Amino acid sequence: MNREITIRLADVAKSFGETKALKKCDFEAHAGEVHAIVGENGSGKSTMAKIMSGVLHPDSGTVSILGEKVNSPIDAKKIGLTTIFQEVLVADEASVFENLFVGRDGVFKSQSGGGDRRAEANEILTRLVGKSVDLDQMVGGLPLSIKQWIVIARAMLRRPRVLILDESSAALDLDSTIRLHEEIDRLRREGATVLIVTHRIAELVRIADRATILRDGVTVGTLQKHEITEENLLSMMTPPDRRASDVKEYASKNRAIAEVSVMTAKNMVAQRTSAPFDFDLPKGSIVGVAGLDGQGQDAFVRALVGIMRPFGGDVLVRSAETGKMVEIATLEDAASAGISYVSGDRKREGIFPQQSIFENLAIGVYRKNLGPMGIIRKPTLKPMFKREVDRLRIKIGSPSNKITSLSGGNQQKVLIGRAFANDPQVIVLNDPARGVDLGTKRDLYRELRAFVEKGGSVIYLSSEIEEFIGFADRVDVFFAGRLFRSLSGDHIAEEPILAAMFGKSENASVEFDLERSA
Ligand SMILES: Nc1ncnc2c1ncn2[C@@H]1O[C@H](COP(=O)(O)OP(=O)(O)OP(=O)(O)O)[C@@H](O)[C@H]1O
Repeated sequence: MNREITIRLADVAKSFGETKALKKCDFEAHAGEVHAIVGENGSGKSTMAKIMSGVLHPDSGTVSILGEKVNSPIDAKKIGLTTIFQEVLVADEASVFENLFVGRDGVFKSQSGGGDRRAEANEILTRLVGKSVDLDQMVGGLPLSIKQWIVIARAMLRRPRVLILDESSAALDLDSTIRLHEEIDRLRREGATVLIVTHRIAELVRIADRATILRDGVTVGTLQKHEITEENLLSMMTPPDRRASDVKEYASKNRAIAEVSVMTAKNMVAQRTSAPFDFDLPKGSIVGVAGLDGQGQDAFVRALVGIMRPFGGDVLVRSAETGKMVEIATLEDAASAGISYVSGDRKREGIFPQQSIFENLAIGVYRKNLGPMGIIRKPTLKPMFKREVDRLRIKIGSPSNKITSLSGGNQQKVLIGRAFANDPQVIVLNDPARGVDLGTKRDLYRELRAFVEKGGSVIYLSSEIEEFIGFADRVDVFFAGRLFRSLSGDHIAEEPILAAMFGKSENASVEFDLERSA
């Protein structure tokens, strides 16, 4: 293996006002390796990625990338470092081709003359997306998943010597993640250094050659491939006083599923042309919802909470007061029937960026706590706020700071706290653990398990199969726009879930090899 050191950070520190994002960060990466950077939300990973990319300057310490100092993103680009940040950055009013080559010389000339660049762009997009994409269409009208691929393809087309992916796969489904891994592997074989910042442990176990762990702004160590396990990562990421003793205490105990339905959907049509199906949520259970991108599961959960109308069918929920089933047609119906919703797409349907952390968490309970003349009774909300911040270990400064001052994962925790704060009877979560660290995921599972033990009910959509195993009481897998198969008991395992995701019969083995990108 090529052992040339391509990145070296020594004793790097960086503060934002009072917040010490990095206190003592030491790091080394080689050519030809995939190196994961792991740590709790707010431990300093993005800050580290931004320093390496020249976006931020360290307060002290030294940084060397391919033997050079990087003072700006332009410097970084010149020496062959490319970063894919968490946000999907595309120009909506430009074509796919222009987006792919933006900032590169002669883009317009080569577009009119056809040529190698178009062929190259076609080839990489087809590999990444899994089908060809029209290079001349405007990006604005494309779905978010294709926009994300354009950002990734743009980085790959630069043939970087160092590529940093900061949570770039957080929203990708399994099939897409495998295609991304193949591209990463290609770069590794060409001798590039690939750094991945991710909370998806199954993913990094599969692909990383080494992993460096940050805790509270300090590098605590680097694991070799054979040492990268969930338990090792968790124990290095988490301070000793917070390590859970019984890690699976949230587990589904193979409980009998109750007969009483708290929510049902009849003759549901999730996508315009798909077949109708029925769904029920038994009281006191956790039902997982799975599917590859675009199979109708996302539309389904959004219809359940009234964010969008389904193409057919009705959603009913049992009223906590009367015991009768009532219809859900809007988000307001859902809220007044005691249904809370947590979206993983916090930018589009979650946070109020101009509001404080306190307001973002407490917003749903405002109405119930209005005093005379509509004034918010803040003191009555404070204990609730503190309870949610403590139990989800949300890392905040002052509650009155804007929510956007928090790290991505901590913003997501605020949304989860909001769902619990509403004191709901049903919580519907749509890929809630995106960008949330491993310790917090476990805390979330534990809280949800406690919630159903007390009679609540949960619908949990995830793009990561691993999330369901040992946690969900039932997993409903979507394929071709409809609920394709419900799995329970021992069938809640990787193989049967995967088979159903690909629309295969229960006993068929899945053709592609999960390890092929390792
Ligand atoms: N521009 C900024 N202004 C103020 N504080 C900031 C800023 N950027 C980061 N921080 C703070 O620095 C700390 C480290 O944040 P960073 O985004 O590096 O964490 P992270 O490990 O990437 O977290 P996550 O896993 O949630 O993305 C956090 O406490 C965060 O609130």
